[in-house]
Formats: sequence, C-alpha cells, structure tokens
Amino acid sequence: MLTADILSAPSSSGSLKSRLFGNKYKQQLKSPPQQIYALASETCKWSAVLKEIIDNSELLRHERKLTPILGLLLVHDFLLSRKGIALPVSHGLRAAVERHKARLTSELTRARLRRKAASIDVLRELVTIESLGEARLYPRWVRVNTLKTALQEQLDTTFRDFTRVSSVRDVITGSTTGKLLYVDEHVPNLLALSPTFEITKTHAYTSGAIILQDKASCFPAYLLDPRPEDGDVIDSCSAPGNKTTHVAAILKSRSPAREECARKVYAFEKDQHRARTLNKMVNLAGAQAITQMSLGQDFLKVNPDAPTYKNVGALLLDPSCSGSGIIGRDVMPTIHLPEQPGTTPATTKNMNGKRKREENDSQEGRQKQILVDDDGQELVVSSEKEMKARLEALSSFQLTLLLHAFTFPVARRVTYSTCSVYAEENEHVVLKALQSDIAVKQGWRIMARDTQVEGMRSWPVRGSPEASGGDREIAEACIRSYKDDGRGVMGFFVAGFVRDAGSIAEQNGDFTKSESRTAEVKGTKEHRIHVVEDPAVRNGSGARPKDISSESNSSGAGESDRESNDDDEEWDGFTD
Ligand SMILES: C[S@@+](CC[C@H](N)C(=O)[O-])C[C@H]1O[C@@H](n2cnc3c(N)ncnc32)[C@H](O)[C@@H]1O
Repeated sequence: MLTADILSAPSSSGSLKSRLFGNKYKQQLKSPPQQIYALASETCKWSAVLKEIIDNSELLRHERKLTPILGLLLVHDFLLSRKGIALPVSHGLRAAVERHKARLTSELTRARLRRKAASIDVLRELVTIESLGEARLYPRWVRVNTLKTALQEQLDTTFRDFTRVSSVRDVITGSTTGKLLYVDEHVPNLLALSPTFEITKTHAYTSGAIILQDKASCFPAYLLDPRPEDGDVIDSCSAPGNKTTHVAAILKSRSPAREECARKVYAFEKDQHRARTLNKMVNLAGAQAITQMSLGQDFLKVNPDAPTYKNVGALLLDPSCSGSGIIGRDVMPTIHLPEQPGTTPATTKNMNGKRKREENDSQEGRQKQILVDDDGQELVVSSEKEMKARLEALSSFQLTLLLHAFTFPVARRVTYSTCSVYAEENEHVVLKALQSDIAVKQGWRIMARDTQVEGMRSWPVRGSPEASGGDREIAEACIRSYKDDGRGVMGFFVAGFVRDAGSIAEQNGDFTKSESRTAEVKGTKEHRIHVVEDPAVRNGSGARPKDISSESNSSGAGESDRESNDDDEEWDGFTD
C-alpha cells in the first residue's frame, strides 16, 4: 500500500525515482525499490486504459474500500501482471478485485478493441509508445562500455536482430517494431536505438556492458580526449558516473594492450547520497581499478597541490545546472485516476515535472518555470527576476568550479559542460573564465574547433556568436545541442580549454619548456612543483582554492537545479 502513498505524494516530493530511492520512504519499503518503481511506473503507463476499465466496470462504486490509486494498482496486477495480485488469497483487497473478474476482463477486451489492437501484445506496444511522451521523438542512446565489451560484440549479440539504418532520423521516424539501430557518426561506441525497445531487460544492460547515456552527454569525455601524455584525469562532479565511466573507458582504451591501465580517474562527488550511486555505477561498469572515488568530497576543497594530483593533466567539469536541456524521458507519466463515487469527476494528475516546464499562472498573468535539481526536487521560479537571480547564482558557482580546475599545476586540458540551454550558464561562463586572472596568468585559452577531436570538430551545432560577445572563434569552439532540432539529443553545452607546455612550465617556475608532454607530466618536473611553498604565488593570481570555495558558498547555488536526470534519465542502473 506504500506504493499507493508514494504515487499520491505531492509533486514537490520529487520524481518517482527520487521518492523511492531517497530517504523518506526507504525504511518503510518491504520490497526492493526497483520492484516498486517498476510497479508504480507500469501502473502510470497503463492508467488511461485502467481508468476506462475501472470506471466502466463501476468497480469503485461496488468496492468502497478501494481508493482510485489502489484500484489502479490492484487492477493492473490482476489483469496485466503475470503473477497477479501480490496479496494473500484471503486478503480483503485482493478479493474486492477478483470477485469482479468477468466484468474487468471483458472491459479490458473492449478497451483493446477501441484502440484497434489485435492482441494484448499490440496493446502493450501502443501503451508503451504513448507513455514515452516527448521521449518517443528521441532514440534511446546507448554507449557501449568498452571496459567490458566491444561494439562489434554487442552488434553480434544484444543487437543481432536489429535492422541497421543510415541516420538517427530513421530510428525516430521508423516503424514502431522497436528494433532499429544506428551507429553514431560522431561519438565512437555509441548507438541510437528505437525508443520503445526495452533495453533495461537485456543482460548487456544489467551487467554494465552497455550504458544508457544521451549522445550529448558523451561529448565531454570524448572532447577531453585524454591522451597518455595528459596523465591522470579528474572528474570533479561525478555522480551518477556516466562521464566518469566514459573517461575511464577512454583511458583504458589508450593503455598498452594486456597491461593494467596505469593512469587514474579521480572522481569527486559532494553529495553523499548521489555518491552511493556513483560507487555502484563505477563498479557495475568495471571502472573500479581505474577510478579513485572521493565520495562526499567537495571538489572546491581539493588541494590542487596535493601530491596525489601531481600528474593530473586533464579535468572534466560537469557541474550542477538548471537542467533546462533535459528531455523528459523519465518524467513521471501522467496518472489517470478512476472516478471515485461521491466526489467531483475524475482528475488527471501530472505526477511531477522532472525537467523545466512552463505553467501559465493565470492569476498573475505570467509564466511559472519549474527547475529541477540533481535529485529531482522542484524549484518553482515564478518571475523573470527570480529566474535571473537563480541563473546568476548557478553561473557564479559554475565559474568558481571552473577556475578551481584551472589551478591544477600540470593541467593542460579542461572541459566544461552543462545540460542547460541558457547562455548565462554556458558561453557567459566561458567568457568570464577566459577573462579571469587565473586563465590569463596561467595561459588558459579556448580549445579551438580545428584542434578538437574529429567527431566534435564535425558536430555542426556550435555556440552562439551573440552570447560569445561577438567572438566567432569562441562561438565556433563551443559545442551545443538543442533538444528540438531533430538530431535526437538533449539540450547540452560543452567547451574545452587548453594551455600549452610553455605556460605550464612558466607557471611552475620551469623555463626549460620541454617539448615532451609525457616528461612534463610524468617526469621529474613535478618534484620541482611540489617544493613550491605558496600556491597563491605559484598561481600568480592571489586566488587560493579556499578563497574560491567560500565564494561559492555565498553564491547560494552550491546545490543545483539539474536532474539526477543525469542519473535517472541517462543511467537507470538499478531501477528496473
Ligand atoms: C550534473 S551532475 C553530474 C553528472 C555526471 N557528470 C554524469 O555524467 O553522470 C552534477 C553533480 O555534481 C555534484 N556537485 C555539485 N557541486 C559539487 C562540488 N563542489 N564538488 C563535487 N561535486 C559537486 C552534484 O551533487 C551532482 O551530483
């Protein structure tokens, strides 16, 4: 019955996933949250059909102890679950449904025929497509996890009966049989699948051989392109771990065959709860040998001069953001409630707004926007002014993190990304970072388009020249995606920053400017780096990490508006 409570909780209780996997209901759950999630989301998915069946059979009029939500859950199990209602035969609620077997079954047949579905299986497919909502216009992006398998191996096994098509558009507009596949032309080891295919039921998915990850979310690790001479990598904001495991796979693919990968990914995640998800994902993906996790660790409090990070040449920064580019794949579907006798006619309830959405606030004649944080909690922004303040706070926090990344002594590559569409969190942060004292003094510049890894160079959607202050080179260097342009990806932004050997050597008091990147990162020079006593002097900026950290606290944006979606939407690891 707890499932009914969780379903009826107000939308401010967050997404279904955060309700189930969060702390509030945890102690009370008798079954694994994955199981309850599957039951609750299936019930929502079928609720339009079930409402018809329950209303037409007048079940709630005959059985007064059934609430509309209980009615949905029990009738769902009775008619559609292989195991039937999971209650003892003698249980009153089970009996209340089962004694209407004939009526309920014939109403199911009528509902099926009204939808012109020749069989229950066809009806299932129709209901699945319908329930995808906005997401049916997007493929299911699947990253083949090369830590565990290979692209060809997956094409020959998990996807052997799929039809290969020649574009993402074909996947989206193709038949609804659920078996179309496109091998992406930009990001290696990435596939686009028909959205209705139940990928989470495959062994490849449950074993971590494939990972659900939107194409755009694969851009940062791919753009970072950490080569052997770049040494170790930091993922500063890691949970749930899509990009951490991606970058780990890239490191491994570049280590000599049959040798252990000597390089490390240092993964930080400030939030304890999300850190647990990161830990699970890293282990499931087989990235634990390469990844050193600091669970619950605030990246801003990490000392760049600590000996542990002396070989860190590349950093990936994917901080919390407004989440305005997220596609509502895992938005809790609308639940259609049966009519309860004696109350006003039935409601159609939207269970939550997992991503930003707009509602018309008729009283005040203005738009309300709902932003969603990393854990799916909603933040209602009811005026332009509030929105502006929120974006300002977020972008100041994002900039602080980025500048902290710039201070790692031998760092030479940094990527900065958000799943936001707002210039304030994207191009504006890039411009401010480039103009900062730290960037100027340490020689950081934008990673120009023509120096980017091939797939990113050829990706056609670039930054906005206007938002880049009219600087075309910066706009071209920035990579964007928009969720409604037919390319089948979420709204996203990523930019890369680089600095050359000379700047690093100069910054660290070494004017030999060795041409060998490996020698600089792995060689003796670091010993010299670590005898530098005063990081503020070394950075030449006066801005020490702890100053930056306190700046961030005052920004009020340390917590994000961005989805766990990166966890819920892209990686559903333990939810099915
Ligand atoms: C957008 S999510 C990251 C998604 C992740 N990169 C992925 O691809 O799966 C941002 C994460 O950064 C974490 N975070 C925010 N501020 C942080 C900080 N100062 N240090 C470490 N983690 C932080 C949030 O808790 C959240 O889990």
